[in-house]
Amino acid sequence: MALNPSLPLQALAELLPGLLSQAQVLAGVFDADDRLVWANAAFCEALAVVPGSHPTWAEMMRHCHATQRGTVINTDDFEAWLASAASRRGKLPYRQFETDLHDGRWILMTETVDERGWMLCLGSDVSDLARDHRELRVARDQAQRASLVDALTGMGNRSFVMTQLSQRLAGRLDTPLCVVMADLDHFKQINDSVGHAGGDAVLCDFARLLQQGIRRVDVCGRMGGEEFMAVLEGLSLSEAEQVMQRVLASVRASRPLASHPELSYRVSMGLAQAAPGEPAASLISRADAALYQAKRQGRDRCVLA
Ligand SMILES: Nc1nc2c(ncn2[C@@H]2O[C@H](COP(=O)(O)OP(=O)(O)OP(=O)(O)O)[C@@H](O)[C@H]2O)c(=O)[nH]1
Repeated sequence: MALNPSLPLQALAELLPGLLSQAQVLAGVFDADDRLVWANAAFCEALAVVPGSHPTWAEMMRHCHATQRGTVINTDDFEAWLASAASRRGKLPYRQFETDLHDGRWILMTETVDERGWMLCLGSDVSDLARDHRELRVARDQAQRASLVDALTGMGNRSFVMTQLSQRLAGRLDTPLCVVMADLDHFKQINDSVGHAGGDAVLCDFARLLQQGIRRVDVCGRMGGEEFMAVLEGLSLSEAEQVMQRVLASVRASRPLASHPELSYRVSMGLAQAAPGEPAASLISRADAALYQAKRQGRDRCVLA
């Protein structure tokens, strides 16, 4: 049969689902809300997904953990594992890692994410390949992951969020990009009144609310102490401000400690939009200056640079 070098895109689009359905390779597509919109039989079988169903990635992982099928999840605190993994999932345009399944297979999984947050997952069975160095490779993947995670909150750490910011500043064309610096108010007093462990729980509460308040394509992380940073791409300054006002409202409503049901806390924020060609350091320093203004103006607010 002669090769048709100029197969029209539409013909290719008609061919691909059939080919992918039969493929031994695991293939699945997640939308920007991390819901599985399409998967082939190999993917459904390996990850214990009912064919034709559309669970979110979190629901898939919950199912794997509860039924001990599909992906092996080694943790004694599943909810913390899920929150931590979700906060870093889909933030890189491409990544690959090896993962094991309850049936004993090893899968080399790749994730390709487009600028809207849609993700293509392709996985190959590598059970019989390069067994010798698998432990080493898995340990390397774990160490790489740990170096980007804040141990207390499970969200990304300074290094993670700074790398994300630099990559996004370098890669963007005309898309607006905003940086938020957030700092808990009078946090020393919270530590003094409920103890260090109580203070830790408040930090985790804010990490969760910040994470919940932003979209999957955005990133946030803990810079250290009681300071956090978020990077919002594709939103104007006023849209980013609205997002943060909602986060501040959720903070005001939160009562993070069951042992101190009356305890609430507040957060101050500084928000800056990147000027064309502006380096990360200058952008952060403008957001920091706005945060300082927020503190001076009475805290519990978001000030625009
Ligand atoms: N529980 C807990 N406390 C921390 C952690 N890291 C830093 N802190 C405490 O956070 C407090 C920060 O205090 P300050 O920098 O004085 O700021 P603040 O009391 O929040 O006051 P403003 O920022 O001006 O509103 C210090 O008491 C630190 O010990 C942590 O991981 N856990």
